[in-house]
Amino acid sequence: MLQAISLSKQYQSSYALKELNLQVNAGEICCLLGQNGAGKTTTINLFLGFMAPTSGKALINGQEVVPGAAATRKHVAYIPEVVMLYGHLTAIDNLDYFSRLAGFRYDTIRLSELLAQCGLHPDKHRQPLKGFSKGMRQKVGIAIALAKNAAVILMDEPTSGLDPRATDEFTGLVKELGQQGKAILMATHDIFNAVNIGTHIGIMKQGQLVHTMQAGDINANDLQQLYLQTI
Ligand SMILES: Nc1ncnc2c1ncn2[C@@H]1O[C@H](COP(=O)(O)OP(=O)(O)OP(=O)(O)O)[C@@H](O)[C@H]1O
Repeated sequence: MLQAISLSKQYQSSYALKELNLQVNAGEICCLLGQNGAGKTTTINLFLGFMAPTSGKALINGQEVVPGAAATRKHVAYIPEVVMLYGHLTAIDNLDYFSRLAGFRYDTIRLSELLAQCGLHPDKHRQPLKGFSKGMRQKVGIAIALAKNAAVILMDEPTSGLDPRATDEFTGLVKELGQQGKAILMATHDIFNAVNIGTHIGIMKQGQLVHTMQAGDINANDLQQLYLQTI
């Protein structure tokens, strides 16, 4: 579970994030929408412990996130816009390397199973990543999140630049992760995807969360109208 309590981040006189109160429970997928500079990445970075808040708290499974401390990081998997992997290593070797970094060791059969579960064709498992498309890299990124067995998954614009088919495959995987009980927070600019994938949706503006709703309560057209009226 992921919780922000009056979470704020201030730079000089301006707030990147102001008094954020948010909770994402196990099995929930919360999609954060908002213009460039609205505070989405700041929110994610605070949960990752990449920076310290000016005030308030970011909690993961009830534990406060402290930058540099490993206590909460082990419960978190992060899928950025571009998953950073080693291009000269194969998909299996990348997965093995990052799983070991997180303290997990799997045999080759299990690593291959995890990649297949994330939709990566077996022909690709032993190929170096430098020849992979963005969608294929995202699949390896999700496999790493699965291997780490993290309770919380943070994603920052993970579908930007993916074609519709790759986006659809990615969406299916993320929904499955939600059904498995992960708590997922995703920053996105894709309104249609937010309605499709999210259980909850938030709209941010100038560092504040100004609307929250259950995804089932709104369709993509109405959400787009609300978004345009808000920003
Ligand atoms: N190191 C920094 N120093 C000063 N201001 C910063 C710094 N980092 C971020 N900001 C400001 O904080 C605000 C929120 O930025 P953030 O990256 O969280 O927005 P975002 O919603 O993720 O935007 P995008 O959709 O473009 O990724 C912006 O106004 C940004 O300029």
